Amino acid sequence: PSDNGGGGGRSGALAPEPVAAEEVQKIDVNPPKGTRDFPPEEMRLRNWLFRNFREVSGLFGFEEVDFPVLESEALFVRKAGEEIRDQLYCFEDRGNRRVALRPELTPSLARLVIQKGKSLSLPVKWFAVGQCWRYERMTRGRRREHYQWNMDIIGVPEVTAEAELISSIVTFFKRIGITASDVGFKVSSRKVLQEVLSRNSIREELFGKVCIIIDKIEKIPLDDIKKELKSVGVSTEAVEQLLQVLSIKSLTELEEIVGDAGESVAELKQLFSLADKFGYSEWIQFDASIVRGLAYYTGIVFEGFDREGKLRAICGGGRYDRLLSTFGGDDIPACGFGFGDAVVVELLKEKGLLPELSLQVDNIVCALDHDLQGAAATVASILRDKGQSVDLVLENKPLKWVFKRAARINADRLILVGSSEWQRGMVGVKILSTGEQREIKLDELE
Ligand SMILES: Nc1ccc(Br)nc1
Repeated sequence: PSDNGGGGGRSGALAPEPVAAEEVQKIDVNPPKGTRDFPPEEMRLRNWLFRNFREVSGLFGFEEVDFPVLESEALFVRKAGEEIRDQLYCFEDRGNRRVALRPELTPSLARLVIQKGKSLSLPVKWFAVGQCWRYERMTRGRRREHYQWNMDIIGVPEVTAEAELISSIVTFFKRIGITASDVGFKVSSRKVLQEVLSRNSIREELFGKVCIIIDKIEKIPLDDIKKELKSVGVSTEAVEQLLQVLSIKSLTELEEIVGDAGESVAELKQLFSLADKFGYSEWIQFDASIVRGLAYYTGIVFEGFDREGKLRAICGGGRYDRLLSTFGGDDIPACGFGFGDAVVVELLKEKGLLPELSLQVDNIVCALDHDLQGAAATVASILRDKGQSVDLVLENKPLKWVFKRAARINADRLILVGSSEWQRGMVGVKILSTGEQREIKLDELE
């Protein structure tokens, strides 16, 4: 048939009907704003990072859990003025339900613990690695998703739980080559603030709000902090006392100011003593200004920081003894941390510690002519059944192309399936690192 005039460019053969122009809808091949693709190289780094998250969690006897990325909005509706609330990625679904892409994992974990109720034997030690979301005006050009590693201990009121969690993060850092000279943990307790508020007879329910305002102390002018504190009902006197305790530089000084009446000093002392026993004293320091930006923390709080001060907090966590009861669950003590997948990669880049990760296969298998493609498939299956990875050449390609691909995928061996060898039940094997080449019987291939 003659060229069907469809402009298909392939005259002679029966050219397929050209796609009508209106059917082609050129899409944006980039991911949505604030989100990332993970092409192979980035995915290898992510898998390496997550493998270390999981292996450390396993070293500490934690079990992995997961939850839907989509949760009821109610799980995150806290009225303490948190940024995480202001940036909630929430919407109404087709069933008119208010839902949200989770901004953090802790509320989901608390929900599952309550759901499981009495069937759980405490303490519960769970970890999760999950994608978390925020909806932020892109004016700041920041990401809208990241992956968080969380470890949580539910049912242990003792500071041993916080000490164990910090130990797990130190273990993780050491595994990826980060040392105490690169990173430290600032540790404090919200009970210090709580003691100041109760001494000034400020209502308990203001506690979360006050902490969220104070958490902004490095980000907005001090006068605005004072104004916001007063606007929620904190007296001038109490504001001054709060700001004073935030500037305390040591546990000794803290004890002098708050006395050992409150349990905050005792708990912090115990944490530092346990840190010594765990062997990570050089990693942690008391810093009264650490508050963290989540309303539900009630006690010890901590955050990992880079000692060069170039990066945002690497991770953070603390005790949240009231969260489960605010969800209608029993009054069960809990503590945990979140560790994002982005800042730690910036840190590794800074320190020249990014791991060399490349695709690697044991074998590339190639038929030397088209009618041996089936034989090549048989060889590939034999090797794969023995646990050997195989890149099977799926088309008739010149050897030059095969060698180029073998180098690109870092194949250890090239298995050539040729007609004469195949007749004799043999295949050609070339060790690509040495160039050594020999024939091997099919049933001796391993
Ligand atoms: N909470 C949250 C979620 C997503 C990103 Br990116 N950062 C923080």
